[in-house]
Amino acid sequence: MAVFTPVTLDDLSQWIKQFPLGKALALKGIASGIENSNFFLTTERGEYVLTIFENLSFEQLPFYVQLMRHLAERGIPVPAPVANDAGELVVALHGKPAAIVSKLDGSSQMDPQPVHCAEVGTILAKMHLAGRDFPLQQPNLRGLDWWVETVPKVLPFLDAETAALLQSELAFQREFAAGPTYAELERGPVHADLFRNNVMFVGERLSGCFDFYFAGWDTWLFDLAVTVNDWCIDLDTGRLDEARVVALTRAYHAVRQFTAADHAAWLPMLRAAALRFWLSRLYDYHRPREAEMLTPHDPTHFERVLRERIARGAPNLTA
Ligand SMILES: Nc1ncnc2c1ncn2[C@@H]1O[C@H](COP(=O)(O)OP(=O)(O)O)[C@@H](O)[C@H]1O
Ligand SMILES: N[C@@H](CCOP(=O)(O)O)C(=O)O
Repeated sequence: MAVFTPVTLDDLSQWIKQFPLGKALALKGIASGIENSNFFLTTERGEYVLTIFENLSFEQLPFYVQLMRHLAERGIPVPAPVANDAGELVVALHGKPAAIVSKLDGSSQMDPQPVHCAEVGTILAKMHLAGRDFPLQQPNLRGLDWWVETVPKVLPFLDAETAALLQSELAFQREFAAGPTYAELERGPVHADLFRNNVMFVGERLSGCFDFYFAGWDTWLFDLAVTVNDWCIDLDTGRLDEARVVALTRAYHAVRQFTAADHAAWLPMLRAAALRFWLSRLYDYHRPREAEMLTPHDPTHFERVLRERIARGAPNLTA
């Protein structure tokens, strides 16, 4: 992540006392990511990640941190939030909400092979099932309502042909979301941003997934589509790689079987997932926020992905 809110070790010397972590020994801003301010934090008790939330409010945050705790308690390898002496998981730092979570082992696999995709498919399905009894509800804040609100804000920056594509895809998604197939899809708390850079591997074994701050209540299939659109494509063309799609979706299906509605909605959801990230990248690109170390993501990548899905479709869910 970029650093929007700078923090020094000095700033932490008093603040850290409310956590059972001893003294803060080292703090290092993390350059990757685009949403929050993140730091690797070394304390007398070990290695952690400190996040200052730039957009999410104190009211919205319990959903994310409680979801991480819920999943961790059910054996899903996700960062565990650390509570302060009052039992709070989110506390103010420089006037903004902040949390400390455990640091995961491993590193990102940015050149995934079918074996890695299978690991991701398995963990995603397990996460969906483990979320079934999660008691809190919060919508996906980057879902259809946000698309409807945001498309007009980016249209002035686009040429006529690109603007027409954005508008027609939004119209297609609104119609699909109002129909019977979409209504039948199973739903629950989903990660909604399980990209390569949000999963850790030690060798070929998945050691954890993180960055739950786009999570929300949505269809499980949308979450799968977001994941496939990143893990199973050629990054230059946006084209799906069948071997990786099959590995990921088969592994998912082995844990949570696809329904008839899933099969029918697969291509529309791949398109929805492409639209979601095209739009957020357009918005971030044309309306950037002030930040140190911020590298905006390229919106044209997901425009290509969307054009690919429309033109070429996708392999069936379980080939
Ligand atoms: N719990 C964690 N354990 C290990 N590394 C982490 C953890 N959380 C974040 N990171 C590191 O910080 C980077 C940025 O975090 P991320 O959550 O993607 O930022 P953002 O909130 O901006 O999306 C990640 O790419 C990863 O290297
Ligand atoms: N994955 C999204 C945006 C969020 O970035 P992250 O670094 O927080 O995962 C994208 O690629 O646009």
